[in-house]
Parts: sequence; C-alpha cells; structure tokens
Amino acid sequence: MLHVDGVHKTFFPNTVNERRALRGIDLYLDHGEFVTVIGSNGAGKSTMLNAIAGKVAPDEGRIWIDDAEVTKQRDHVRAKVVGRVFQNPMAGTSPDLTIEQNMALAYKRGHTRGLGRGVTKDKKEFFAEELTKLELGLEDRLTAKAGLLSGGQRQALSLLMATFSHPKILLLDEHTAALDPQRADLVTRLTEKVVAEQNLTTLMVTHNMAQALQVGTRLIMMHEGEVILDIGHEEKQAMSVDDLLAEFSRIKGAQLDDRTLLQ
Ligand SMILES: Nc1ncnc2c1ncn2[C@@H]1O[C@H](COP(=O)(O)OP(=O)(O)OP(=O)(O)O)[C@@H](O)[C@H]1O
Repeated sequence: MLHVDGVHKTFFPNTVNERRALRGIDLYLDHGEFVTVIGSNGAGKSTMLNAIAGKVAPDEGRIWIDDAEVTKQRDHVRAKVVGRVFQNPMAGTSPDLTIEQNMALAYKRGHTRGLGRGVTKDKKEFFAEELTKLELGLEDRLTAKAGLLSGGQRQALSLLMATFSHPKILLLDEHTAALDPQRADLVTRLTEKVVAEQNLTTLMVTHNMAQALQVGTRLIMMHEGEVILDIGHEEKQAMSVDDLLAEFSRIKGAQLDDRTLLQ
C-alpha cells in the first residue's frame, strides 16, 4: 500500500546549515496497518511525513501509494489520497469559516479548483451525520465559526475532515501533543475508531511512548534520519516504556560504537 524506498533528504546541502534529515528510509506498510512513529527531536519524522505527502521532494529514492509511484507528484494532487492532521489544532481548520464551510472545503480537497465552500442541503445532512460520530454535539453547530471551538474540538474536526474522503494514507503528526490529557485521550480514541472503521493505512508520529505502544498495530523508531527499530503488534503489546527506552539506548549505543569503529 505505502512503499518508501531508499529516500534521502538533505536540507541546505554543502552549506554550514546542512541537515541530513533522511538517510535512506525504507518502509513498507500493508493496507490497514496503523504504525506509530517515535524518535528523538530532529530524527526526521516530520520530514518523512512531508515526503509522503509531497511537501518535501526526496533527493534520492522513490515513493509509491497503492502501486502508483508518487515521488514526483505535486502535493495538491496527492492530497486526494493523503489525509493529514498536524500538531497545531489551528492548522487543520480555518477559524473564520463555519464548521460546514470547513467541511465543504475538505470534501472538495483535491477534486476541483476554487474555494468551493458552497453547502447544499444534502451536504449539510451528510456533514451533520459525520459530526455525530464525534459525539461532541458539533452536528448542532454547523454554522458556528470553527474559531469558536476548543483545541480538542478543532482537532477532532480536523481528523474528521482528513478522513471522510477515505484517504489511502492517513498521516498524523503529533496531532494530540498540544491538547490537555483528557482531550488528547478523546482525540486518540476517535483516531482509533475512525482508523478501524475505515481500515485506514496510518502513520502516527508521537512523542508519547506509552501512546505509541498502546495505539496501532506496529511501531517504528527513527533516529538521525533512519528507521532503527520496527516492532510488530505482538512484540509491541508485550513491551513497556522502559523496554522501549532500553532498546533505544542499546541501538543508539551500538550505532555510536559502529561509527567509532568506522573512524
Ligand atoms: N524545511 C527545512 N529546512 C531546513 N531544515 C529542515 C527543514 N525541515 C526539517 N529540517 C531539519 O531536518 C532534520 C529533521 O527534522 P524533522 O522535523 O523531520 O525531525 P522530527 O523527527 O520531526 O523532529 P521533532 O520531533 O523535533 O519534531 C532537523 O535537523 C531539522 O532541523
């Protein structure tokens, strides 16, 4: 379903600001796999998601979504098949547009040009039905401005908007990190629900190791632009946060040793 093959990305190459963000990422996700992604700051997690979404062009390597190569495809074309939710609750919705106008835009995303915020009666019913699934009462507030919603409500709406066109890939970039624990729990539960209902192929970046172990069917750990650990469902379920940290130290240590040996 998703195949990332040998992807490299260096920002500002051959300058003092050079950053080797991705150093040969190989990743294959089957249809319906829900992979959590952890890793230290600057490990390349967001850059990998950006490369999959088409926001960042790889220097080397190729990317396929559902057997179609998308490596050179523009991001707005890819938006038809890639749903995305960011960390900032303000990023996924326009505060000055109403809930239904935001949803109309998301519905049309990647399909036609222009603003397309027109909301027909049929659409209103469909949007209300979709909002009911969130169990937040937003179906009664279709004409309220999105800017009036709380961070958690906006994030739940962003998640709905990212998924109701049944994307082939769902990319979640620390989408619960800016929320208080209760709202983060709510959005996590909604995420699990929507991913399971639609059997969505999903990559979810999180800094919360407990969440990374609890949620999803597989876990990968990134470090310095590489995937250094890839854990399947059963192994993941048997692991604690301490096990994960120990594994990280062990691999990091080994890598450093390797590098020392190479010098
Ligand atoms: N647009 C950019 N221009 C220049 N450098 C960038 C850009 N985006 C990312 N980088 C650099 O690439 C490296 C990887 O960054 P990235 O944001 O992918 O890491 P991350 O794992 O998502 O980190 P974090 O957990 O801190 O968000 C870092 O060194 C970062 O400074």
